[in-house]
Amino acid sequence: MKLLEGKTVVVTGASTGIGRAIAIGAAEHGADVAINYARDSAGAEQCIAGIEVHGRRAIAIRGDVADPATATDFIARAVEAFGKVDVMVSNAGICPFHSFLDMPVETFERTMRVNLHGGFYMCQAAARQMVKQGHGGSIIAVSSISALVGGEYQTHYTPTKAGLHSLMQSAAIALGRHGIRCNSLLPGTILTEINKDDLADEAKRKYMEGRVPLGRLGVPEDMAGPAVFLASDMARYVTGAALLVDGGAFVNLQ
Ligand SMILES: NC(=O)C1=CN([C@@H]2O[C@H](COP(=O)(O)OP(=O)(O)OC[C@H]3O[C@@H](n4cnc5c(N)ncnc54)[C@H](OP(=O)(O)O)[C@@H]3O)[C@@H](O)[C@H]2O)C=CC1
Ligand SMILES: C[C@H](O)[C@@H]1OC(=O)[C@H](O)[C@@H]1O
Repeated sequence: MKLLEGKTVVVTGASTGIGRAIAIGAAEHGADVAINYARDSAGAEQCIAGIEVHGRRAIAIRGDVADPATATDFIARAVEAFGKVDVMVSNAGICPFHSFLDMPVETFERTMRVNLHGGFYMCQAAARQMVKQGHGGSIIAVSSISALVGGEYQTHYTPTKAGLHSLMQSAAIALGRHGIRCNSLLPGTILTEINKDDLADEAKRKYMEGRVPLGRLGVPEDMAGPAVFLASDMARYVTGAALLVDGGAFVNLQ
């Protein structure tokens, strides 16, 4: 069964990793897809090819989500190409691991601007378009298990993920009257570029794997099904919720 037939889905940070897997997963379920990315044009092309393989239309638009103008441009160009926006997946993010006591101001501020400010501008721009269209929609912020638990080298990052979850809770209230649902997706540890260096440390990787009751770290494709579900009418009464997709890591105290 195709869950997103006839819908337009927009995904930020989709040149690789979780965003790319969600964009292709949406196409597999019948959606046309517009993707945003920052630098990796070759990766964006691969994502476009992965969407088109499913017979769906795709466009890639380059832009830094930290700049508010990127969000208005992205939505305008998605509407120009496909006529509407039904689903926003705000996924773009960075996690430059760093110790707390000597965190450079620029590292803290850039992480906040990309992850939290960027998520705010993108969700707001999509919501404005959905309100104008008048037939509801679904907004998904890619938050993290890190919204719920800390990380020694993530003191600048985990607040952005908690902030995105909080943004979805408040936006769910602000937008419910328009039939727009707002939810957050909370991935656990997923093998992507963002943690390649961190998990190159064999001991750390083994430790992280050992925390997962399902016995392995995640892969980007593990996020596609949960995102498609939240995007689809199967989740028509789900708003303000957080869907944790972590192989059970969070509940594994002992
Ligand atoms: N991997 C994990 O374990 C987890 C990841 N997450 C979250 O999932 C999201 C995706 O992460 P993941 O796939 O792992 O990471 P990747 O590093 O693999 O991909 C990040 C994507 O975001 C894009 N991006 C980065 N900065 C910007 C920017 N300023 N403007 C626009 N696009 C940007 C990148 O584009 P480009 O390559 O073109 O620069 C790329 O497409 C992030 O928000 C992350 O915090 C949450 C929990 C766990
Ligand atoms: C980048 C990390 O590996 C990843 O990011 C998250 O949000 C997860 O909690 C992991 O720590």
